[in-house]
Parts: sequence; C-alpha cells; structure tokens
Amino acid sequence: MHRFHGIVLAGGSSSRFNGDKAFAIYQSKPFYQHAIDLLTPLVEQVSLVCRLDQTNVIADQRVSVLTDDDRCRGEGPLAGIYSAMVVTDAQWYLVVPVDTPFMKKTILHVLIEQMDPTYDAIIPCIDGRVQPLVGIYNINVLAVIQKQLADNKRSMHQLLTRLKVKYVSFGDKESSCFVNINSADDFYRYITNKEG
Ligand SMILES: Nc1nc2c(ncn2[C@@H]2O[C@H](COP(=O)(O)OP(=O)(O)OP(=O)(O)O)[C@@H](O)[C@H]2O)c(=O)[nH]1
Repeated sequence: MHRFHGIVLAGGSSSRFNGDKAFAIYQSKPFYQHAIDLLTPLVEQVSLVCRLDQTNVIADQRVSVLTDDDRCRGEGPLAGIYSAMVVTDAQWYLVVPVDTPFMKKTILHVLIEQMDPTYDAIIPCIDGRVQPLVGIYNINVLAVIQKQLADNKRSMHQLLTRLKVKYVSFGDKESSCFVNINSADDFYRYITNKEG
C-alpha cells in the first residue's frame, strides 16, 4: 500500500459547456493536464478517471487512465472517486476536478499539512462554502461511498454529512483558485477575456 494517491475527476458529461471541459485549453494546455501537473509532485501515483470515449485522447505518461466502474458509470464525481479507490491501494487520496484550472499547489499544500488520521476527509471552505471536489479522502470512506452510490445518493455534500470532516478555511484572496469552469460563459469570462 502506498500512502498518497492523486485522483483527477475528468469523466463528467460537460453538458453546460460547449465541448468537453477536460480538453478546454488554458495557457496552451488542456485542463486535464493542468490537473495532472498539480497532483504529480504531491502524490506517489495519479489516476485520471474519465469516460470511455476520452481514453484514446488523453495522452500523459504520468497517469493511469481509468474509467468508471461498471456499477456506477457516469454517476457523478462520487463514481469517479469510488472507481479510482476500488482499483488502487493507498491510505489517502488527493482529489481534484478537471474544471478548476486556477487551482494552486499552495492550496493543496495547506490541505496536506492539515492531514490527520483521526478524520475521514480534509476539505476546503471558501467564505463558508464547502468545496468537496477538491479534498483529501481517507480510504476508510470507500465503504461509505459504496453505500451512498448503492442508495442512489450521488451528492458530494451528502457524503460529507456521513464523514468526520476537517474543514480548512481559505480567505477571499484564495477564492479565485476555486473558480469552476462549467459553461462557455464561464470560459469566456475567466479565460478568453483575461488571456485576450
Ligand atoms: N469519473 C467521473 N467524473 C465525473 C463524473 N461526473 C462528473 N465528473 C467530474 O467531476 C467534476 C465535477 O463535475 P461537474 O461540475 O458536474 O461537471 P460535468 O458533469 O462534466 O458537467 P455538467 O454536465 O455541466 O454538470 C468534473 O471534473 C467532472 O469531469 C462521472 O460520472 N465520472
């Protein structure tokens, strides 16, 4: 068993985006590569969990490319976390979504510093808003996730109510790191408009 594994969640349907968010380009690099760059120096191994149709396009030697387990394929971020945990062997999992291209290592370092074996998860909060897609989860949560999925409860927030969570607050200054690109409008507002 290794200690620390990274998970990039990339298998969403991008239904609010014009195209596949995983391949959207920011600073000349696809979003999925930003996420891999972020995790690679921090963990022992990285898994990227995506849809079947993405597997031929994702090219990065640094990661294991996985798809969702048959039992929960396409059932949301919880399915992605479950699918990586069930085929890997680690104590802790550092999770990032593919659509937060401004996330910084410094934020993840703060979460790592807060790791504590008496908790199930270490999760950031911005202005009291919980951000469960970026976080550290103990392997203990696998059984809880499995039960949630079996009960058709796919909400990450709902998962957190079942766990012992250490919340880590970040200030306003860091809120830009958590910006989520969901729509073409978000892409224009935060990327095209700024990059010119
Ligand atoms: N592996 C996997 N990842 C997922 C799944 N659903 C969402 N994700 C990822 O989880 C993160 C957050 O998901 P959403 O914001 O809902 O993104 P999305 O589902 O692609 O977008 P919408 O269809 O617009 O909701 C993104 O990084 C997605 O790629 C899934 O079923 N499996």
